[in-house]
Amino acid sequence: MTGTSDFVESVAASLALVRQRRPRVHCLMNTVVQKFVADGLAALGAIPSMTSALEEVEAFAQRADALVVNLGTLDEERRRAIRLAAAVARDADKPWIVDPVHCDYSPSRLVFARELIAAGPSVVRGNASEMDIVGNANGALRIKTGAVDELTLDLHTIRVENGHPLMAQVTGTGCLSGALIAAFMAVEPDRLKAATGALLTSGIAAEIAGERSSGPGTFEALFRDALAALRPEDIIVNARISHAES
Ligand SMILES: Nc1ncnc2c1ncn2[C@@H]1O[C@H](COP(=O)(O)OP(=O)(O)O)[C@@H](O)[C@H]1O
Ligand SMILES: Cc1ncsc1CCOP(=O)(O)O
Ligand SMILES: [Mg+2]
Repeated sequence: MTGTSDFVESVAASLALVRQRRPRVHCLMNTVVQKFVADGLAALGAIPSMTSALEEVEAFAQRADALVVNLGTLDEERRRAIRLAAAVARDADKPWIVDPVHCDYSPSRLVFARELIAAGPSVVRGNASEMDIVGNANGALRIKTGAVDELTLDLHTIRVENGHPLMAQVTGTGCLSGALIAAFMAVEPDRLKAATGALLTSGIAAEIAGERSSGPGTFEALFRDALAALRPEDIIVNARISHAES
């Protein structure tokens, strides 16, 4: 990796690429946050699709530029849809991300998360409890989000400090971060750079929204506005990241 400021500049350029190329992101998303995630992707400039219908999911995954697999509100039919879409992404070498939502609550969900990770996703993203239990990332970029996001790939660890505490009071900010990472991976082949770009975009937009809002309700709307308005130069000026090599 080159110096941090060169890295941030190139990450900021990936935001411009998302806006220009408008990647299609197929989301196998829990039923609680589907609208929040679709709206967040649209605000960024990406094009979301959301179906989990067994007869359609392969065609949608085939036509998408990236896939996000989120394990919330999991049932047998959703598992089958996820297996079908993940196989398409893997066979077509498309970027895909696994978000092992609440795998720390349910042994069977944990087994399924590990099955998917064994299939070789580009990224695994979860909160601290999920990432601490899920185990080996099988070569995927490991992302543990929280007050500080920690991204680990091979010997590199990047910490993204941007964000706002109100994010933890809006259901779906973690789910949306996975979808934004997928959108950035669709335009930036270096997944560490892509994921850093997505988390900086979301964290800086949240800081702007947090300053203007009076609580979680107004924050949610202002966060979407800030995502839509964020410019690459806002990333360059406001990024707070560090890099360590072990
Ligand atoms: N206290 C906090 N301060 C700043 N950002 C936060 C805080 N808590 C969570 N975030 C951000 O909110 C998003 C969701 O993170 P997290 O709460 O870890 O995921 P989940 O919603 O899956 O539990 C991430 O983008 C993370 O950076
Ligand atoms: C993302 C999210 N956050 C709070 S509930 C929810 C949906 C998760 O579904 P499940 O309760 O099946 O884990
Ligand atoms: Mg949370």
